[in-house]
Amino acid sequence: MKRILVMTAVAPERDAVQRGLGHDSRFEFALAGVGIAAAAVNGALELAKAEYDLVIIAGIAGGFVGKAEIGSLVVANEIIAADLGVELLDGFSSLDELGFGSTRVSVDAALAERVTAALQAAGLSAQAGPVLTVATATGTAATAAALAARVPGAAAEAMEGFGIATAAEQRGVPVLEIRAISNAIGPRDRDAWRIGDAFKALEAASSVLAEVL
Ligand SMILES: O=C(O)c1cccc(C(=O)CC[C@H]2O[C@@H](n3cnc4c(=O)[nH]cnc43)[C@H](O)[C@@H]2O)c1
Repeated sequence: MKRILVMTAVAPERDAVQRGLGHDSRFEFALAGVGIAAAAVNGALELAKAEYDLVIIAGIAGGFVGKAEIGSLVVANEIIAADLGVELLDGFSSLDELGFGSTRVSVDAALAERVTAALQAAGLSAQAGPVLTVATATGTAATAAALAARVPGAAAEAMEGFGIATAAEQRGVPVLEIRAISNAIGPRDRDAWRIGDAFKALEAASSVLAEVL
């Protein structure tokens, strides 16, 4: 039997996933905390406790306008630390470009496509696409545009994926990141966040996951 670790930043995200999965002993849960540093540390600690076959990073996220609408789902086909680098007078250089390491963790493309197809077949609004990990949630149109230009096709941003995925990669454990969109990425408008809708989408997606994995 497979052993699957599900990591969410906070408890309400975990609860939404648990409601969707129901009682399925293949899945174990751990909190990552909010942000890339907490996520990396907690991911490494959890992965050291047992041999897992898969890590699922799940939670809410911002969606790039025109790419991922509020209430929809994004399955990462790549996990990218989009602000890990240096700011230049005329742009940005990533750690990769500087020769200091990697800002990308690959996911199993076939798995991401299979999960996306299953979500769509269940009638959910879902797509595969790059999911960015940022240290600072975007709050301006200028930053949203800069990130979209830096990572063509970027669908969503959140704050934990790359941390957990790096820990998983170092242990040779595959990752899946599934995000439910709670808000549009851009000028900060807290009143426009639809966290309840995103939790409902996350729960619905999780009920499909139990069948497809
Ligand atoms: O500003 C607030 O009032 C506020 C209230 C609740 C949550 C937040 C967050 O910033 C949550 C961050 C949390 O959720 C993920 N997330 C959701 N949307 C975004 C986004 O647009 N950009 C980055 N991260 C986002 C993230 O993974 C964190 O775990 C604020």
